[in-house]
Amino acid sequence: MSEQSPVPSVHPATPSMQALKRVRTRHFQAAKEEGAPFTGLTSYDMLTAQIFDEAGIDFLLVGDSAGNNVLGYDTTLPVTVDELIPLTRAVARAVKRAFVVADMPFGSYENGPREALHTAIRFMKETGAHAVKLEGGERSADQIRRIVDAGIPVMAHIGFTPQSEHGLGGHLVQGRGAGAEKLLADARAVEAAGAFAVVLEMVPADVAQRVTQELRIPTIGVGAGPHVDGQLLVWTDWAGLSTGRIPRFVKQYADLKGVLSEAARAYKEDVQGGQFPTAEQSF
Ligand SMILES: Nc1nc(=O)c2c([nH]1)NC[C@@H]1CN(c3ccc(C(=O)N[C@@H](CCC(=O)O)C(=O)O)cc3)CN21
Ligand SMILES: CC(C)C(=O)C(=O)O
Ligand SMILES: [Mg+2]
Repeated sequence: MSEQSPVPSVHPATPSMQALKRVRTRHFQAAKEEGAPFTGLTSYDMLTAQIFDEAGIDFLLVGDSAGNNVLGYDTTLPVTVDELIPLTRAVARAVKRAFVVADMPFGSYENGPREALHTAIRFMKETGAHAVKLEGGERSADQIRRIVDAGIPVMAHIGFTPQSEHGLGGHLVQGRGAGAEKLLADARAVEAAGAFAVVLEMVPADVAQRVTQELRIPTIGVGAGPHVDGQLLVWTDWAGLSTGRIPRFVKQYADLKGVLSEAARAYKEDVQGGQFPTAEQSF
């Protein structure tokens, strides 16, 4: 970690988020204003959280994508608050610098602002996360406002929202053609409701650019092209560990599936062939 300025000012300038001891909501805003893109990954456990934090990833989302990537469901729909809380706690405990966001699962906020605040308070009280995230633009604005009023930062999520995959008719790009106006209305609604940032998932690059220019708060792209303020990817997609269909917007930075499967085969061969354990691994 780089040295902090010896003379802290009242409104610390953030020439680079990298120099920060701890990332906070105002630093996302500052990064947007400076045109310095920030980076996020999902994380569901202590080991990856520690690795990503030390590598300087700015924020970690404990996504309900844990449903697919940890719990073995086909969608995020069955995921519960009780399932996400221990994972979120593990991630929050592991980080020193990264900002940790708890994803509110399907069925934990749609009933209204009261239910949404109840869920958000559970995550903040029981996990050590720094913010919550929920899906939906105009339809979730009242929920966002209530949570923000309680002093809890909210990351919004519009465009393709996986919890409404069936309502949207599949994993489809959102905001194409006439849909661009709806996307902009959703973006304006979450900003007005007090969200500190908004995730744009599977949105055409030109539409994401327009949203990014119009909004004061930072935009975070997941399959939204380069003209956004920050990027986010599901870590198992990014590291080549996911077993399902990998979306076209993902760039795979490692082949962990290959590495682990080769290691497993080598281990089995060694055991069968008497090459493990040897005297060196014995007492
Ligand atoms: N960020 C993210 N959101 C998801 O919903 C998601 C992931 N990642 N990764 C794991 C799975 C796999 N999912 C997906 C999502 C989209 C496509 C996909 O290929 N979509 C088309 C878009 C078609 C269109 O509307 O034009 C594509 O070409 O990317 C595949 C798998 C859903 N899951
Ligand atoms: C894909 C991101 C935005 C998400 O909501 C998740 O991983 O659950
Ligand atoms: Mg999610």
